[in-house]
Amino acid sequence: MTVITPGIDFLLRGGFSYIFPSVVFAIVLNHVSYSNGIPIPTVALVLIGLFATPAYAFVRVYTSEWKTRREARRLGVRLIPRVKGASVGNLDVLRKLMRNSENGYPGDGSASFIKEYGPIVDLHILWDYAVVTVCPEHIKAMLAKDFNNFEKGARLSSPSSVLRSFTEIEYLPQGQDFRTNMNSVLGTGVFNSDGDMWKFHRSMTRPFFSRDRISHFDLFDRHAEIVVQKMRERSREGLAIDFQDLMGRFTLDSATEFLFGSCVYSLNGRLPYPYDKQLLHYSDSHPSEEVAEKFAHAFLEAQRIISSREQLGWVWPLTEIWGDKTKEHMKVVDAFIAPIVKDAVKKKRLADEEKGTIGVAKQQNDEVADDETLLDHLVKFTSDPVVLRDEVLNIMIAGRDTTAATLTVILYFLSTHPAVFARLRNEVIEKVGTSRRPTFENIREMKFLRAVINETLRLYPIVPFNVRTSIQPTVWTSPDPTEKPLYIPAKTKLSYSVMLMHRRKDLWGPDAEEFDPDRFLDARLNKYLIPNSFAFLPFNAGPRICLGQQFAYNEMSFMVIRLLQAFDSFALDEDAQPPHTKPNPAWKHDVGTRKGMEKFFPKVGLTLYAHGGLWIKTQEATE
Ligand code: HEM
Repeated sequence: MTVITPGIDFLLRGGFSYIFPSVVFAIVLNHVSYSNGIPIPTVALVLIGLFATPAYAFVRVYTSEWKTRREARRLGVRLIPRVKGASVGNLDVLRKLMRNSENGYPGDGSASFIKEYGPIVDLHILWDYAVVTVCPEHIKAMLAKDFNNFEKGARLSSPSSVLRSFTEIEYLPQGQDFRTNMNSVLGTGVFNSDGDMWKFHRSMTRPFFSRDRISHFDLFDRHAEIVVQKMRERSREGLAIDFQDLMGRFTLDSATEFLFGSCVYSLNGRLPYPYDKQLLHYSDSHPSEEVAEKFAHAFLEAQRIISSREQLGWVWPLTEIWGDKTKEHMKVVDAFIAPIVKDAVKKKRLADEEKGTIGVAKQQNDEVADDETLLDHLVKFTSDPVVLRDEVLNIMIAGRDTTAATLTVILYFLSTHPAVFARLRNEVIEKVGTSRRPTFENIREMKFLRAVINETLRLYPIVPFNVRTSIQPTVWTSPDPTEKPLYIPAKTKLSYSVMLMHRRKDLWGPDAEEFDPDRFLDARLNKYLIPNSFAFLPFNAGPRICLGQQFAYNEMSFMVIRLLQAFDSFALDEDAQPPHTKPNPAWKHDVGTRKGMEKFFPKVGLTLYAHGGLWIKTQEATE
């Protein structure tokens, strides 16, 4: 059993990375001085040792910068425009970004530099590249055209090349990357791997998502019915409901059922009340579902912790000096999943025995029966319990919050745009009626519904910021065709924001900040999106495009249809919102921007969410 916590590991490695070059330098100097008969005083040796590491780092940064400039000159290209901050190492830029991520409107930090320097900018924090781009052509290069030259995992969150040089060369706190932040929860799966490991996971999982399945509609229907019932109950009490919390439960129950066939029934727990009423959580759920309830709670907590690790960046281990905060929660998660995985493996073995295929090498089997869960599908490829557990958890993380948050923002827009609500409700009633269960064909035919979902994903793509790291040096086209192309050095961290790109007026028109689903239906579609499809990327693109895209459209469409059949109005209840989670009143001064219009506080953890929830009041339909 290991007793090294993430924090102690970080300190040991960090300390070692600082001390190692100093000690080596001091020993060599001491040896040389003695062999030449010129002894160096101990104080001088200590001082030299102390400054050896920063001096070494400085030389490394300086030479690497010099090489980069020389290479760019040789290729006849230029460096990415670099922010000139007011303080050393651009610490003021870092402070601005951190302040904004704590309390600001998402993206404002980078947006201010993009406005000043152009759609690709190097924030250059602590002498290290910190590139942000909002150019479709650059995002296309990373995700599709030059896919093999960019990876996800080597996400160096250390903002400093001083530290980075040691992380790579002295193989020290190498772990402060995306994978490490996630590892204690996700292990290794499709969402959290690169290279051959990613290919293995992707090819094993993809067939499961390759077609629409009736069984998924059965389960959406069961859970959607409980959602509607809970909303009716709350409406009859005359109180608001936190729609975000409700959708988190809806997607958790649906996901656990279709992933491993064992629903956690989080919708059966008691729902939170507005902030000035008593807040109750999960307390009076089905006693028979106790293990499942604990799982749901532990899983949400573990997710919350890895999301705060992402927010804290490379220093997160310092908040876990005394222990890995996810450990206890993951014990509960594993206690729930392990027997389910064991059962699935056993079921498969018995079936193989019956068919006489036991011991026959596992083969790629792309056939997926209609009622198969993801786990049933995966055991055809492997019986390794760790691979199986990691993969289902990866899909759960990738698929649950994203869909719940998008549904939340859809409802926000429907609550604040009555004309859109009325038109969408007409479409629902016309195509499906007031009570019938929607079919795949209905959903395919409902063009306005698809436009509402896409417009929501345009303004609030649930993964608003993402990152890749270059493997080899490369050259990107300049956003300004009159200027030279741009040089991208190897191992450069490249952030991209689809959210900021989705709001660019030159790509979407002068009304880019307005919520207007018609832009996906009228002449603007041909003018803006069709000629430039990489300008809209809520699900990413290329070989790593979201595996659950179709599933998500189906699940969200189904839920929205059921809601619009049951209710004929939604309204935000601003009084129910915890006061500290209301949008900052100063935002209103940004007239004509999304930020200035917003009546909820969007925040970004692993994915985007409504700070403090989305509290709405509903009115039951009378038809
Ligand atoms: C509105 C809903 C959703 C949105 C906006 C969304 C968005 C995304 C995005 C942007 C990525 C790329 C992440 C990256 O490479 O850095 C992604 C990947 C992924 N998504 Fe989704 N997603 C949604 C729903 C789902 C659902 C419902 C599932 C499964 C049930 C799912 C499964 C996955 C998986 C497995 C990946 C990893 C693919 C890979 O790396 O090869 N997603 N999603």
